[in-house]
Amino acid sequence: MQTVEDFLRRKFWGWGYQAGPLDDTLTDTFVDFLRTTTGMEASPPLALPDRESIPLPDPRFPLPSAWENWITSDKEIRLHHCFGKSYRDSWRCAHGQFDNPPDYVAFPNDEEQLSELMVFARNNRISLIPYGGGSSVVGGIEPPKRTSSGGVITVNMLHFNKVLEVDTQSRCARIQAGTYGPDLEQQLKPHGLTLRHFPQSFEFSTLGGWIATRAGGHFATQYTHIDDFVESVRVVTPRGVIQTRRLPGSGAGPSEERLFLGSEGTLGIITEAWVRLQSAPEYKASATVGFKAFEHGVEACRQLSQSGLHPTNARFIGRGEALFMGLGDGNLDILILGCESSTFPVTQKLKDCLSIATACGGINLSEPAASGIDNQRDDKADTWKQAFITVPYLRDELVRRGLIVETFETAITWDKFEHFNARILAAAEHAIERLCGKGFVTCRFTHLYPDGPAPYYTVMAQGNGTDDLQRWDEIKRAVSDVIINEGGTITHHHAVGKDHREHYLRQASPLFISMLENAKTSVDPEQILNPGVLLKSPESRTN
Ligand SMILES: Cc1cc2nc3c(=O)[nH]c(=O)nc-3n(C[C@H](O)[C@H](O)[C@H](O)COP(=O)(O)OP(=O)(O)OC[C@H]3O[C@@H](n4cnc5c(N)ncnc54)[C@H](O)[C@@H]3O)c2cc1C
Repeated sequence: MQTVEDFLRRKFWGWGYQAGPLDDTLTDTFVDFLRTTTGMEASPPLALPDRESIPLPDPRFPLPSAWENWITSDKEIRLHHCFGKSYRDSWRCAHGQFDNPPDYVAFPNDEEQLSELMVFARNNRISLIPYGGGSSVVGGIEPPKRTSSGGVITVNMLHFNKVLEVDTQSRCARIQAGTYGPDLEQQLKPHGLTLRHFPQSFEFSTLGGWIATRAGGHFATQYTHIDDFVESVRVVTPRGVIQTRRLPGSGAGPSEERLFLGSEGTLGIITEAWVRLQSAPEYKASATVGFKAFEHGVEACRQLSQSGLHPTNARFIGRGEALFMGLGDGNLDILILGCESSTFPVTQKLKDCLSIATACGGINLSEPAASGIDNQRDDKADTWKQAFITVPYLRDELVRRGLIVETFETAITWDKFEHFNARILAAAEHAIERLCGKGFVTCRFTHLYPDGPAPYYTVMAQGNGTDDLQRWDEIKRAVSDVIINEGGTITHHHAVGKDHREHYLRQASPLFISMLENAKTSVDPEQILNPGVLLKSPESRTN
């Protein structure tokens, strides 16, 4: 189970452990590949931030001395809690801009300590930032600006790390919110059960973070969002504890736990949840299909999503991204198909999925055996999986070498997709060309619903090491405006945080936002919880 020592083995300036899976050769190869394919030039890497030479401002207020064994102002720990893991975060780390740390970091051991912290924060107007794994990519755990807050304590939920109860009859478990993905699965394994919620950030994110952000796992159809698995939640708020009832379903008014799904630390600190589990899959099979025309792949995805076959994986990757992921030569859009089951062989199901894909113009690129035998994996699915793990490490290295690398994501109904996608790509390409000269944007689908896909875009562009954040902000604004104006959502699974707040407030109806602000005021009257995330801080609401 993750300890504070494990936590400190991670980089304070980027993704993952200090001893990650990347070596410089891999980065150099990728940089060479980028140069030859796109003309983008990397600079020599910036030196890694040196913890000793980074100045940190002193804490602005004293704490009760009895708390010293669970709250700290230790420099290294505060450095780890300055940023999440977006491009903006990675860039500021690479450039040593650690000027806005929390004053303290708390590691509460139980709900009593959490409640004490809330009383202290209410009495002293201190902001509290709930913190799971810190993998937010939307400014969700970044302290408010020092000028706009009296003081900040980041609340790291690391010690809430246990599976407390397993109800094998109903196939559910009561799990503490600070439990990291691998620890959660390890504790469920002896029961033969799994949550099967695998976001790309699985290794470094927690159940509480997933619930607070409505995270999406990597399975492409059916159970995708953590929402589907949450049976009930327990939340400590500044006004007391809310425990929702365990029910398989209920029609009794608006759902209580739904209000906390996606609340992003603004309504309370989730301490535990009952979640629905599944049996581990016994049967697996995967295959890869190539498309000469992007729109044929889109049509295959639409038909698959409405077929009732529910492939576990149906990852459609545009040819540009496929090329960079090592999947082919850039002439085909790639669809990776996978079927899994704990009870039934899936060979026939995969064949049926393949029939749909090939009838839409797809070319089956798998060895014949891969589409015919249970538990046979297609090697392209493995290439994809490996890239999925390595890419976040690579991103930090590319940022240190002066390149702009970031993703954005959304969802839209099938009827609008073609126009929507074209408008997004045009806006991104135009902004990249105007601001950076060289660069590109690629598209893939992360999730398929019967009524529409969740497209995910990756931008890589030439940086100059000086005003890259402003240039990225302009690119991001251009695409976000299109997303909102064309009827999409500002986020399908990355959450709102501070970065998407402006567009979220344009997406949601004003009356709903007013209801949400009132809900916040009733549980958090002094507005101590994560100010500026999701909703505007009270002082700026009239602007
Ligand atoms: C490389 C990478 C890959 C990613 N892949 C995915 C992906 O596949 N799918 C996906 O959905 N997201 C993904 N993300 C985004 C991120 O991992 C998710 O938003 C994740 O759910 C955050 O979990 P966390 O535990 O790290 O939370 P944090 O980053 O610590 O916090 C996120 C938000 O939740 C709040 N919060 C955290 N814990 C609690 C709690 N116990 N109670 C109340 N509020 C809380 C925080 O205040 C903050 O607002 C990815 C991020 C990175 C860097």
